Amino acid sequence: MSPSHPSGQTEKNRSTGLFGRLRDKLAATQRSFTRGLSDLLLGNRALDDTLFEELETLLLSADVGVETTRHLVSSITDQVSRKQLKDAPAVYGALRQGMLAILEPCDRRLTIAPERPFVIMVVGVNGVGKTTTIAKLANHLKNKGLTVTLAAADTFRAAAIEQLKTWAGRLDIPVIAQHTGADAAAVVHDAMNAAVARKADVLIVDTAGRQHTQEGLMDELRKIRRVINKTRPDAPHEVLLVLDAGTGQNALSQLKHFREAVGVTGLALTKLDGTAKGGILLAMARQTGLPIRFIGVGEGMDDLREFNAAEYVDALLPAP
Ligand SMILES: Nc1nc2c(ncn2[C@@H]2O[C@H](COP(=O)(O)OP(=O)(O)OP(=O)(O)O)[C@@H](O)[C@H]2O)c(=O)[nH]1
Repeated sequence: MSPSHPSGQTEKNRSTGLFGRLRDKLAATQRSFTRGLSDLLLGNRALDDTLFEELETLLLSADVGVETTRHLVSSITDQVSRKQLKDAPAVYGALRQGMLAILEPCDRRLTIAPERPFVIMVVGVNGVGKTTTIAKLANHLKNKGLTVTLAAADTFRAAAIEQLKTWAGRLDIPVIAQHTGADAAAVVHDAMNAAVARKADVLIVDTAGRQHTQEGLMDELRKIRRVINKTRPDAPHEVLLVLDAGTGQNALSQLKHFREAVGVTGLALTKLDGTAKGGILLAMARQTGLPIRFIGVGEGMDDLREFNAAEYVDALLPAP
């Protein structure tokens, strides 16, 4: 293969640079999906029904989902019957293009617009990695030279406020909090005023991931959104939904609920390092079209990456 790659990366970068590192992080998906694809498409296999059945099985096992898998495979088999693809490496190329076409529309970075404070409301069910993602995001923004304030509006779960305070302490970032059980909307009201008074660049609002009932949770989130909006009519500027990639297709049903209640504008997919379901991003992208802002690939502060479609596809696919 020539040293230059369709995505503009050199072969060296693919194995040792950004691609290499993301590949390492996606170890579980690599072990099953990527290795399986390598056996299937990088040898001298004939383009027969068995190959396409195995391709379908591999895509499904990586949680690409039934509809998206069908879309990808039927586009490839159509090209094969039109004699546009003659061998397995050509199918590899078509698969890469098909994946890129799905993911690229969702490759839209979170840009911090000039409005101050830029308000990011973070939502998601308990345990998905919401608090950790907020800490990583705050660190990411701080490293860009922005001043960040946090609002501890998950007043339902006892440890949530302490957890956020601990992160804020480590990052040397102010956090606006009250006690467990306090009115979340009141915390957000205080935080909005504090962020304005401090001239903070960004306010990140942590919210509850659980209430006594699902409807109770959605009501609270709607109320928080209204309080933010009352102080700044253009805010929140981003409603970021955090989803655990390991929950696979279930993440899609979570998205539906949050989207209906508070109008999600961006996604963060966490725990991609610990799951073989790295294909869920394709199902997400095709079914929702929402921007995938970040991916979480570990517990460290630097393990939140801005999503890049080409980088992700090349980390999923075996190196040709
Ligand atoms: N391996 C891995 N672990 C992660 C990632 N993101 C978060 N975690 C871990 O997931 C666990 C839950 O994270 P939290 O941030 O506490 O989750 P939460 O959504 O705030 O959940 P609650 O605190 O229960 O509301 C923690 O042990 C995190 O370290 C990730 O990208 N990869």
